[in-house]
Amino acid sequence: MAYKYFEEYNHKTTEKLKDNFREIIQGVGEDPEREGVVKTPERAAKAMQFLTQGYAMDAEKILKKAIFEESYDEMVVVKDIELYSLCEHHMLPFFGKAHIAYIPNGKIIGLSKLPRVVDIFARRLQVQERLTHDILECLNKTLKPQGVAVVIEAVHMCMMMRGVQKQNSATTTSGFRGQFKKIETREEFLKLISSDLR
Ligand SMILES: Nc1nc2c(ncn2[C@@H]2O[C@H](COP(=O)(O)OP(=O)(O)OP(=O)(O)O)[C@@H](O)[C@H]2O)c(=O)[nH]1
Ligand SMILES: [Zn+2]
Repeated sequence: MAYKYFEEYNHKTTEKLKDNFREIIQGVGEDPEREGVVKTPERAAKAMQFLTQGYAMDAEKILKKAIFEESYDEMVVVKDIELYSLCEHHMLPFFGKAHIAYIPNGKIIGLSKLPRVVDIFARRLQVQERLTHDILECLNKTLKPQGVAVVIEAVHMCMMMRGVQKQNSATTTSGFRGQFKKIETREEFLKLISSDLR
């Protein structure tokens, strides 16, 4: 989602996070009064609110704004939806792509709502498995399709910059409901997301 501006900073939250980030800056051995970092607590407080804005959003409510009756009942696939999240263990980024498919059951969803639902659940402290599950269940519950599938491929900074320091290990998670439990439907979806056709 390309937000030009994010104006939803809560003044009280900003002030509280500012104090905490100032402590962190001091805690790592930096001088919080140094010119280059004097405004950093406020910047970081705002960045953190931006990156966790999903907590204040209701995915079902947003999806329900764009559900339309339609008799199309073939697979709909939106692939390569970029996502950025924060791992709940280290609060370091993990990022990659989500691929979503569903088979309508009398109703279709506005296409932009699929990336929106990804962002709503990604902009929280997450693990990749729960992020996959949250997106899947939200679509299943709200749209009640014949089937829904979510695949997420991501790399985790906590495994790259620190810890095991592995630079080339990507993680794939997936979830399938309804028709996607059938092997041939699932295979069609996996084939579609691995093609280079755009
Ligand atoms: N399953 C899962 N694990 C994750 C995710 N993000 C981070 N982790 C892992 O969470 C685990 C936390 O393990 P701990 O042993 O408590 O933390 P740690 O000592 O910092 O672990 P290391 O990263 O191995 O140094 C690590 O194995 C991380 O790789 C995620 O999205 N899903
Ligand atoms: Zn982590």
